[in-house]
Amino acid sequence: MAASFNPEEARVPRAVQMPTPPITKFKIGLCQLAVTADKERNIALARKAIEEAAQKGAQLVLLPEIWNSPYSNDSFPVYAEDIDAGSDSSPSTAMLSEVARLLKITIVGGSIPERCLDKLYNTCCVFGTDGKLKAKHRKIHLFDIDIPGKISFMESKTLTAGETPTIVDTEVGRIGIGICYDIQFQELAILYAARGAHLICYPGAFNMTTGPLHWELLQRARAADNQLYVATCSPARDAGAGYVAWGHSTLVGPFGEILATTEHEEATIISEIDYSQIELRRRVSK
Ligand SMILES: NC(=O)CC(=O)C(=O)O
Repeated sequence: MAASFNPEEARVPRAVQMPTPPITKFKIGLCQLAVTADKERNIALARKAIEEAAQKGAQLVLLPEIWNSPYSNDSFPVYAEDIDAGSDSSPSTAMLSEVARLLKITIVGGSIPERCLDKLYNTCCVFGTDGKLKAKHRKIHLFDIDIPGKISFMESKTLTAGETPTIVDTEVGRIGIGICYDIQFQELAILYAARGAHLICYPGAFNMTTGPLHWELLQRARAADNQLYVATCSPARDAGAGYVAWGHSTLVGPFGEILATTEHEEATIISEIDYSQIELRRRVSK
């Protein structure tokens, strides 16, 4: 006999205890940057984009995955910085820290290749309004893909996987961090929601094969499943690069709705986050 299914018994309450955010409404800036082989130029460009976003009212700025270096296994060891060894060893994060402090904004600093002892990681740093490093997330799920005739890329050739989820209390709420392929793993987003995240930020560089299929789908799924905000930020597309990024940085609301997005060129999106929408969505769908 088939087991009977009682949806009431199976129902798991989705609304979890969420801390009261320090701010309800604010603007986020997503800086879709044109990344080149010139690291100094990449840093200068990122700084300019952050400053412009702040000028337009952004209190939180998100950068792309691997914004200071080309996205390639040859480049990761060359562009990698020792983040823990201080500002002289990490010009990219020194810039982020300084600009966060001067502009009094929170920065989720995309990701850069990080060198730590004999290992390399794909790492996102979060800076508070005082310029202090609040959190460091090392990409947990490395991106190894081989679709014959389409795309082959093996991050695990050079990078080591991070081991821990990262959730951080900031001046603009509780934020969970994932990097690109981390978005494919719903359990990470569920964990962040269970720990009271208001927003999950995913710096990411999807590609011309998976981008059109999965980029928007996954962001909307993570947001709608967990009834929270999801923000993504990609490098701008460079058709001549070894790895061609999809672009389309996006902000998704807790109903799975796209609040702001862009095409593939260099651009900064400014959009409003309103955390009262989370409570509203959770109330109506309980
Ligand atoms: N680049 C990534 O980490 C992920 C990606 O492009 C994909 O999942 O597709």
